[in-house]
Amino acid sequence: MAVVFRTCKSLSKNAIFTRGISSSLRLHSQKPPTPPEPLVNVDVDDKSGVAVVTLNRPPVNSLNTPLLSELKNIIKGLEDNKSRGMILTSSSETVFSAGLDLMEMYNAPKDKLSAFWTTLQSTWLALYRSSFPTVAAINGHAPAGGCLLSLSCEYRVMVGPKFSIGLNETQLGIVAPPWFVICMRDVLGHRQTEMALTSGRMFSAPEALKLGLIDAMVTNKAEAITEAQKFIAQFAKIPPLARKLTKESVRQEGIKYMEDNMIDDLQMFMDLVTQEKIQKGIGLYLASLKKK
Ligand SMILES: CC/C=C\C/C=C\C/C=C\CC/C=C/CC(=O)SCCNC(=O)CCNC(=O)[C@H](O)C(C)(C)COP(=O)(O)OP(=O)(O)OC[C@H]1O[C@@H](n2cnc3c(N)ncnc32)[C@H](O)[C@@H]1OP(=O)(O)O
Repeated sequence: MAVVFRTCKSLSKNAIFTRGISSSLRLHSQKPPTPPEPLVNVDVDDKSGVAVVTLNRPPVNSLNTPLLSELKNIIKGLEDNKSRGMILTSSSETVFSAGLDLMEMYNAPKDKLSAFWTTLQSTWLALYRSSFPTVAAINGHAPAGGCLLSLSCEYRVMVGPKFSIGLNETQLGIVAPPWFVICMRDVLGHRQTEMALTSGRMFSAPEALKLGLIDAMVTNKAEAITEAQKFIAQFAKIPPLARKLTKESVRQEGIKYMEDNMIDDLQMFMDLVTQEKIQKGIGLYLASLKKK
């Protein structure tokens, strides 16, 4: 595996000022600080051209603006490099992604809230309409936004049986936006989507497999990656342009919805999430998570 590009910026300072006993400022040279870990890692297999993209924001890969931005840049980089496929997974052993970072939506200034949502919209669109085959190797829990990322891929392999997946927004008192609904309907059909979304139900991996929310269940991450590679290998002989145009055609409802409604969708989000009642609910939910 070769690392093609990293999205972290290395720190350039290699010296710090410290205050001594006499309070004078002195310069001490020291080793360059270790650059921060990237929020998303990408490794491309030289032979197959398939990228493993790993969410890396401990403890639960909650999706904040910087992580979403990095993910979007990586997807764009893969597009530019005519990638043969992408496997999305997590560096955590128990959580694929806890969904949207609730801290981004709690008591946030309007400009930050708006930047967060527009970054989510554009990252989702980049993933959903990507020209290359995409597989989610779901190696942990995948609630809400974690489920959305999985549904936006073409194939889902999940480690089971103990992890769960679903769009649980209604349980939090929030509403899954129409493009979340389209993603689930693409996979489950109208009836099952209505049942799952109105109840905000989370499904265990075996339940998800039975329902068709995931395509395969395996027992560990390595197996998930192998299954994902097998899925992508099927397309080796399919002309990429025909594949890309077909995918766009099949997914045109979601693509068109986002292209035509970005501003209205942002407005709906802002109107809903800034309501006092919703803010109170998010606050209580966050407190309950921290109390666990
Ligand atoms: C018609 C209407 C039209 C349009 C509507 C328009 C707009 C709609 C408006 C809004 C829609 C917004 C959509 C939101 C989708 C989302 O993704 S919301 C996020 C939902 N996520 C969850 O419910 C998951 C919550 N987390 C968990 O269940 C567990 O953490 C999990 C099972 C993932 C892992 O469990 P465990 O390993 O035990 O970890 P902890 O629970 O102990 O968590 C560790 C720390 O992480 C913090 N944390 C967890 N999840 C989040 C999160 N999503 N955001 C921020 N922080 C999170 C947790 O508090 C712990 O923090 P601590 O270490 O204690 O400080």
